[in-house]
Amino acid sequence: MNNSGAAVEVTKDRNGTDQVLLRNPRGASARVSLHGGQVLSWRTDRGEELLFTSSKAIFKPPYAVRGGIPICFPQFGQRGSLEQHGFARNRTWIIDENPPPLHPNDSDGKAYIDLLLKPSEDDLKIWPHSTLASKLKNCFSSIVCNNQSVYISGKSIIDNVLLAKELVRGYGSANSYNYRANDMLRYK
Ligand SMILES: O=P(O)(O)OC[C@H]1O[C@@H](O)[C@H](O)[C@@H](O)[C@@H]1O
Repeated sequence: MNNSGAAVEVTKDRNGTDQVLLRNPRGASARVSLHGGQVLSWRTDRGEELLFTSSKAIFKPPYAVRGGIPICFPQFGQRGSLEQHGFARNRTWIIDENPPPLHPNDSDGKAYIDLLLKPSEDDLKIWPHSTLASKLKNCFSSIVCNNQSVYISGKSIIDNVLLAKELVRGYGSANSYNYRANDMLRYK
C-alpha cells in the first residue's frame, strides 16, 4: 500500500466511519470513505479540490453520500429492481490487507489502497452473483494487465467487451449462468 514516500493513513470521519487518506510524495492527495468505497476528495499538489460534494450530502449510513465518485453497482439509477444506483455505495467496504502489487511500471511514488465489498446474506438474496465474481477474479489478471492498459496478445479490447456483454445477457437465463462463467475461465 505504500511506495517511495507515498503515505496511506486510515482515520475516522466525524461520524466515526473509517476513511483512507492517500498522499503522494508531491503532496497530491485523495480521501476514500469505507462507506460506499467512495472517493470523496481528490486534491492536487497545490491543494485544489477536484471533486464536487453537495453541501447537503449526508455522510452517515444508511444514506449514500451525494458527491465524489460513487460506485453505482449493480445498477445505475432506477434501471433495475434495486435501490437507486444499487447497494454498493451504501455498504461498508473493507480494506484488502493482502492486495496484489501494482505493476512494476506503474508503482513509483504511488499511494494506493484496495477495497473489497463482501456481500451480506441479504445482499446475496437480491444479487446472487458472488460465485461468478470469485470465478472471474481468478482470470482477470490474465486478461487485463495490472495497470489495466494492456491486454493479452492476440486479444483485442473488443473481445472483452463482447464477452462482458454475453455474460450480462446470460444473467437473464438461469441455465446459462455457469456456462458463461466457464467461458470466461477458458481465457486463463
Ligand atoms: O440522489 P442520489 O440517489 O444520490 O442520486 C444522485 C443523482 O443521480 C442521477 O443519476 C440522477 O439523475 C439524479 O436525479 C440524482 O440526484
